[in-house]
Amino acid sequence: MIYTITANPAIDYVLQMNKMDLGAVNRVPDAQLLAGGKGINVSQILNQLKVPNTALGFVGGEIGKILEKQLTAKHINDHFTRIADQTRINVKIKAGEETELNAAGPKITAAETASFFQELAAVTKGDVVIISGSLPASLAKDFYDEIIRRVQAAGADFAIDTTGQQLLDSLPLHPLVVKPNHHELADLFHTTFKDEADLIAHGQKLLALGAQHVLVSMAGAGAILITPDHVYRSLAPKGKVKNSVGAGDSMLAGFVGAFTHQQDPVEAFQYGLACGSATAFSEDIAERAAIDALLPDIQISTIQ
Ligand SMILES: Nc1ncnc2c1ncn2[C@@H]1O[C@H](COP(=O)(O)OP(=O)(O)O)[C@@H](O)[C@H]1O
Ligand SMILES: O=P(O)(O)OC[C@H]1O[C@](O)(COP(=O)(O)O)[C@@H](O)[C@@H]1O
Repeated sequence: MIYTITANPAIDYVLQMNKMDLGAVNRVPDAQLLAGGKGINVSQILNQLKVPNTALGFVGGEIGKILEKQLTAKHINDHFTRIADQTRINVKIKAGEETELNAAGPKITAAETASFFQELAAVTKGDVVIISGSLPASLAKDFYDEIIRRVQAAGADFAIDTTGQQLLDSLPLHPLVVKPNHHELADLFHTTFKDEADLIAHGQKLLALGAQHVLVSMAGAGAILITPDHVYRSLAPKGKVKNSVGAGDSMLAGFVGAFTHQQDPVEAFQYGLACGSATAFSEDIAERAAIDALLPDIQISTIQ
């Protein structure tokens, strides 16, 4: 079983417009409310790949009810902890380029946190727990550390998609995979990359610090996979980008979903790329047919 954790899910309010003028009234021809939150996106792709999974996290209030309805409609096996405060709304403005406004999230009480840990107690040996996204400001800074401690005590593996110090702190605990995008990787080391070799050298530092696999995504330029034995590269397949929100989550889901099936990092990389790009080419998180259509187009080369 794979468990996804979305401590701070959202309703994504996606506004499509030709251009936006700051400080003026803008009319928005196309607006949608979508279930958001990185772990939820991961669960959506795992469902498409028919990989059994359970989604954990916190949900509450009227916005939470909208989210719950969407989770039901998407057949997500949801064991979210219900909370008194309101799930957040994140605003995604697509006006040529994409601007994202991600809110801080709800207040979560000690009793609600304890209920979450009761749900997490279902994790057993051989499971993989995927931890994704930001923490609501009210949760303890070491919330993810506590999850990892419990998951490892149960004999399960974990993957983590977070940034900054939280990501660095998780590395000595040997995550199955970490998936920074190239900007996040550069920010981790307070640098900008001179070239691809420089990027790979920094990705390899995450491996040296403890990650089992490092997946560095580069949006339309594809991705690099670093394993203890090799470095692999693939361009992204070509297509018309409709919505790149959730592309990174989809890539992580494809990688972990395929890896738990065959333990083959190259095949997992291929699925990761197909899922990431299929989501970029879809209005919402990708469906199976779009993923399958891209799989034969993924060309992976061994570069080290
Ligand atoms: N414009 C795009 N064209 C094709 N594939 C894309 C595009 N944007 C994202 N992808 C796919 O999704 C993966 C993850 O995207 P990326 O934007 O790097 O992640 P994140 O959402 O975490 O920033 C990429 O490696 C690629 O496979
Ligand atoms: O938890 P965070 O970092 O605030 O991110 C939440 C946002 O991430 C998303 O899951 C999208 O993630 P990516 O585009 O980075 O893959 C949105 O659906 C959601 O609004």
